[in-house]
Amino acid sequence: MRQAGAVTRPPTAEHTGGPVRAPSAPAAGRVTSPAPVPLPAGSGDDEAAVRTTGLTKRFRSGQVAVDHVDLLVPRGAVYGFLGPNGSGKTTTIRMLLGLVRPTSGEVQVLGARMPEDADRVLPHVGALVEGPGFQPYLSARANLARIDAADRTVDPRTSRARAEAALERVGLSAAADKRFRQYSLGMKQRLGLAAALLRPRSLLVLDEPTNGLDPQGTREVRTLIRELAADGTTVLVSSHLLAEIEQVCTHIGIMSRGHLVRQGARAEIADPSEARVVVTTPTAQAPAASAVLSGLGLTVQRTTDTGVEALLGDVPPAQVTAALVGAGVDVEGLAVRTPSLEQVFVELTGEGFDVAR
Ligand SMILES: Nc1ncnc2c1ncn2[C@@H]1O[C@H](COP(=O)(O)OP(=O)(O)OP(=O)(O)O)[C@@H](O)[C@H]1O
Repeated sequence: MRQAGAVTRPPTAEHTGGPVRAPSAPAAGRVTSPAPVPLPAGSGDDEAAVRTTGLTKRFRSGQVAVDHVDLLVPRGAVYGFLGPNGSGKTTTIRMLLGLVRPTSGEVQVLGARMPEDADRVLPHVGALVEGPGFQPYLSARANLARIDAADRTVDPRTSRARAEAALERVGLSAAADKRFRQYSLGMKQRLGLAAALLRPRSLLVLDEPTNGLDPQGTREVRTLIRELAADGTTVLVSSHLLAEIEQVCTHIGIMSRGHLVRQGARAEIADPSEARVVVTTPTAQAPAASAVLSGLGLTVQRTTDTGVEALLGDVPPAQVTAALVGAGVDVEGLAVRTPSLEQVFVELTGEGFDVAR
């Protein structure tokens, strides 16, 4: 795990982009302090926290991992960056952070150019990106202290308070003295998050933050993302597991085979006007329920032994319930389902079990 703006990372042969260095901008001394000083005037884009134009990465192998991607992450958004394994999410994120140099195209983060302005931008960006970054023989607490010490812009006197607050925020206080190498994958993910949260950030970039977490941990990450967004932090969060993050996203971008195949506000991507109502009834009553729904003008899509599914259209769900009850149908359950983003996702990416490439 690696934290932009928090740790040093030597570029590899492929990763010859701007280095991720210790931050150089001044920062607030306590975790609870206001966000870091804004980027200097003239940093441009007021609307987008991240904007890429024609972003492309061709690896030496010849593979085009990212192909002319125009990403737009509005400020204040929780942007779910989705796509199957190998679709190019991590490579894109690495380019945003200056860890991989694009073959072509442009990247703007918080209104500044990357990787050229990395020194100025990265202190405002917290990142959780897979890879080594922690010392295996140090405890979680000591690892955070080490990362914090590498940040020349924060007050060393408040280092401990920052580390403790970050550990608590990710639920690691009780395990803080355990060595990193004894940590489970989920605990490592949490520590990566803690490192990204050592200081206030304008933008958080989280690459598969729920990887390795149990359902409870996944829920906690979602809650954390919601809290951070409520504080005004823009969050870009990638995942190949749609269901894990779709609930927290205000915006969605879907990657498939290196292309950004869909992007926009959550509501635009899965159209709520296609909401369906699913009525559960005792076996013999499904046809009667179906007739009631048709009578209300709903388009029935499916009738099974145990119920009916129909497109809701503009009809309020309460009217559906009342009509069913009025017609003497025993309603065992009634649920409204907006078209799952999953359907859109599968349609666009053709995702099956196999990795596309
Ligand atoms: N350093 C590299 N050299 C060559 N090919 C690479 C390199 N890094 C990634 N790739 C290839 O680029 C493609 C995109 O990989 P990337 O890691 O960006 O996908 P991803 O969407 O993040 O996948 P996952 O969900 O599995 O993390 C893959 O086919 C991968 O094999």
